Amino acid sequence: MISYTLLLLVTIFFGLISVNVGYIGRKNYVTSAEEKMNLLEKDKELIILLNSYAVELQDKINQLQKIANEFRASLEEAKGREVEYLSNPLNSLSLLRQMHEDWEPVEKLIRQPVGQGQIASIEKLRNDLPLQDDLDEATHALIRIVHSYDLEPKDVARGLVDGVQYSGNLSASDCYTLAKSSFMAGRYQIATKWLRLAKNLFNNMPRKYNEVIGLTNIKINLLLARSLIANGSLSTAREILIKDTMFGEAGNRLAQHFYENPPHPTLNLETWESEGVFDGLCRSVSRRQTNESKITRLHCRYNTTTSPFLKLAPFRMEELSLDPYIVLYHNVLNDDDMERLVRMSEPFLERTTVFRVDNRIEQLAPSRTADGAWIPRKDAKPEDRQLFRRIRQRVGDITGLNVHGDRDIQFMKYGFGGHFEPHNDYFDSKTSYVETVGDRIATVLFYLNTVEHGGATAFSKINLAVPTQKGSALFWHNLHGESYDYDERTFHGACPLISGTKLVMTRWIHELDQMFLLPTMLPPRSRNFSKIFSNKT
Ligand SMILES: O=C(O)CCC(=O)C(=O)O
Ligand SMILES: [Fe+2]
Repeated sequence: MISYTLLLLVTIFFGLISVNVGYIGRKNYVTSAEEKMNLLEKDKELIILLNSYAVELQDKINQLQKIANEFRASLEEAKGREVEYLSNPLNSLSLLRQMHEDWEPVEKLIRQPVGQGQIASIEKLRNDLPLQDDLDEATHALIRIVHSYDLEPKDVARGLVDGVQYSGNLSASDCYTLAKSSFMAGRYQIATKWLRLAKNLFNNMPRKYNEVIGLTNIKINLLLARSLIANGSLSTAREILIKDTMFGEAGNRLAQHFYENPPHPTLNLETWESEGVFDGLCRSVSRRQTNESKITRLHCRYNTTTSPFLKLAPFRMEELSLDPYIVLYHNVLNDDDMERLVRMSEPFLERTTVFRVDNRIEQLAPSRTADGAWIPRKDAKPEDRQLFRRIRQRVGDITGLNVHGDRDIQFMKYGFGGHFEPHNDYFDSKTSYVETVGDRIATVLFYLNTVEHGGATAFSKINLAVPTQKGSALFWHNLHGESYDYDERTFHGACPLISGTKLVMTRWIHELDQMFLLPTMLPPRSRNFSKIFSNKT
């Protein structure tokens, strides 16, 4: 009992505060450019091995063919005049000798294994290739992009993503994989679209290639029929199955069977309640070149007032919303600062997880897909600490709030499809962390790079989308200024990233640090928490 309570407390504390514990050692092929490069290198290596195996095999084939031709030559000579041929003592000896002596080495040659070295190397390399989880992550990321940006599979398959033409296209197997996951998630309409594409692409591929890879027309037709039926198109599904030579008339019964046994979604890709609004906001500022005109700016001015320092070095600020107050400060960090932050975080990046209220464990969740690291580390170099002191000072200057210690600072890196489902940054729960420092009164989100496509921060309850801008910091209060009640309008999330990576650093500012600055500290301390546990970061 004691140990369970202890374990629970430890889990809750570390669970809520440092969410990015698990999945140590697993590579992240989605966020890490380095891992993707490694993968490309391995792909090259494997192709070289396959080619060298094929050359070795071809050598052996050539050798065997030469021997066969040689043997055949004597037979050709004897053809039609066998008696005469064999009456010649030279030919008789030759035949006897060959039959007695030559077949054994030939058999030996046939049995000799080919390309063992290459096979062993391929096997070794394969141990280090992406696993099903990795593929799932990439598949779900692409499904998320298609869903959030309302894209058509046929466009995506030929590289046209949200108005941008990328090089490259999807294969029949890629489309089939996307269809399978969509089907498992209960998204039958989109699964149908992926399968129709898979079918077309499949028919354009060499048959032999498809046979080896394992994708078959039957597989595609079966899933297509099931998706169509789940989507209400029983007759079309029936037609497809009957047309398939494998089923013929039995297709009727099969379609009926699928109809009577509808699929149950087994994959949770989680979509949020305000999905429509949030996705719409994400779409409105998805591309960098169109961002400038889309974002609503109320005021753009220099902040020279919150602290005496700003009189000397004012920050250009854009007030994006007055109530709740949300402001974007420009050029808060310089290139050196940002490079240092990236450098010190990279080695410690791990997948961000969320703490689940229901089973109280840290787990990967489709609602949050990024890598994260809590910084600064305990053993950070003095010059790194110095940078955090400067940042702390700057945050204090621009926000006018007390910023104590270097705690609750998270570096995050998103890869393609990486997103953070809308949430509020406050915990609204009674945890030992909240007891110690209070709730997160405000948030400062630093953009450490400019994303070309996707990845904006969107506030769905106030219709605001903010594209990333390198060096800028987005600031907002999570609690109402007067009452200190939670401000639900600060509900926000990170739109799925479409290309490249997105780097941010979040600095949360705490209630209890404002103790001597804000006299009305009592209400939040006495509030009834609506949740005992939370699934926040
Ligand atoms: O990455 C973003 O745009 C938002 C991040 C965020 O909401 C958070 O870290 O709490
Ligand atoms: Fe947040």
